[in-house]
Amino acid sequence: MTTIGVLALQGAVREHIRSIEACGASAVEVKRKEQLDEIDGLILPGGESTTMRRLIDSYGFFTAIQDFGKQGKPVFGTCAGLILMANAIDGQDDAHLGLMDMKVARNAFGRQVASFEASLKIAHVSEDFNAVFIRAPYVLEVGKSVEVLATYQDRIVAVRQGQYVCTAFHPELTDDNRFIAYFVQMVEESLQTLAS
Ligand SMILES: NC(=O)CC[C@H](N)C(=O)O
Repeated sequence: MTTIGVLALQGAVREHIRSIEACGASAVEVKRKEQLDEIDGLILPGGESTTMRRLIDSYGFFTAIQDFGKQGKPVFGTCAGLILMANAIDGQDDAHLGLMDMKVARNAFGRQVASFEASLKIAHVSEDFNAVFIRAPYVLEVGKSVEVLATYQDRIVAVRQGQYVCTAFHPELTDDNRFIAYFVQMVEESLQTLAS
């Protein structure tokens, strides 16, 4: 069975576990870097990117996650996870994991509008996805090899680059599992490619 791990250092972990299981895959909370060897895809959940980065460093996950991706294994970042995956962050000298060729802005919808929901058209996924945004970032710029999957008010809120995908919103917080199903499918396809 396809096994998907959720980085369980901080943030919205349980909701992802529930969504993965609802899509028929097996889900594990990843707390030690050795567990990366036992999973086929990884989700970096929402939470607080600076806190999560500190924990990634102290538990030795930094290069382990980068190596996981370099093997061609899919990684999905939601919200804070999107910030962790970018190779540039607006107003900061350093990025975090730098897996994707994009520049992101944190808390970019303004602090007054802390959270909101919107119906989104998402390429390959849905014409009417009910997306939940919480102190969300968005993507300011993308490189040539990055596909924009969704925008909201002309701002980029979902992108894919090969085995990497991320959303500024939280697809795990509703019963609409279509985005998680899209990631599960990416993982299944990568297993076929890696096996051939
Ligand atoms: N819901 C979220 O994950 C918010 C992300 C948070 N604003 C950050 O910068 O990490």
